[in-house]
Amino acid sequence: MTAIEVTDLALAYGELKAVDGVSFEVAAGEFFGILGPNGAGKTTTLELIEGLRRPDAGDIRVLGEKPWPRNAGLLPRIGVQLQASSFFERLTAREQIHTFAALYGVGSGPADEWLARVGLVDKADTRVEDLSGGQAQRLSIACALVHDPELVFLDEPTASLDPQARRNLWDLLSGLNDSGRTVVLTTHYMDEAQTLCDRVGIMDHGHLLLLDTPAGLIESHDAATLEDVFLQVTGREYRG
Ligand SMILES: Nc1ncnc2c1ncn2[C@@H]1O[C@H](COP(=O)(O)OP(=O)(O)OP(=O)(O)O)[C@@H](O)[C@H]1O
Repeated sequence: MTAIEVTDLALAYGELKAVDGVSFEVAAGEFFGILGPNGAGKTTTLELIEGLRRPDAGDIRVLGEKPWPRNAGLLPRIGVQLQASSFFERLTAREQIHTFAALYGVGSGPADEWLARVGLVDKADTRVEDLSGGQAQRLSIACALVHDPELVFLDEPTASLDPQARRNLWDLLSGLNDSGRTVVLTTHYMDEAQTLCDRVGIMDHGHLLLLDTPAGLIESHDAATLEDVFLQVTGREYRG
């Protein structure tokens, strides 16, 4: 079964073609990574698939449905990690995730469980604005998963995490995928993509340049690591 089908997707911000003719499919149960330098169009692509933006052109199917216009039937089936800045203000970590759980009609049991799974029991009574960057990030991931969605979107989930939290999160994310969920993430960490992803797409300047398994990309580019492939195809100059 296909979880995501994207065909000739395009979105421009004024003159800037952020996403320009992107097509790919993600199979149900797949762990899929989108890689690319700053400004490549990764976040915009995710937001289009999540139904947060309207494409200029192209077709998107998520779990067989169109995400735009806003599709209320899809929302309980997908989990979207929001930026920590979109937390409800002045709530504690526990109140935050309980609020998310309530919005999805989920009980407080799963909310407390998720707080524990991302290692935030000690911070349950801390207000969200007093969490560290990494703690806030882990809370945002727990909030995205509290309703047990079958398809999960994570935008740079391990950015600003320490090595301990990163490795713990890798275990958690592979666990999610082992239990059958489809996971789509963006990352700047090539070791993360190589470890977690079944397939990765490399984007730059709004285009999808390559799409294959990490091992397939390394082999076809005669490279030692995924990072070598990435630098071969996207170059070394600063972006965005
Ligand atoms: N709301 C917006 N209005 C105008 N331009 C935008 C907007 N959002 C993104 N852009 C531009 O569109 C391009 C693609 O941005 P996008 O955030 O999708 O890239 P990205 O690959 O996620 O980058 P990063 O790795 O830095 O997060 C960039 O040039 C960015 O400056």
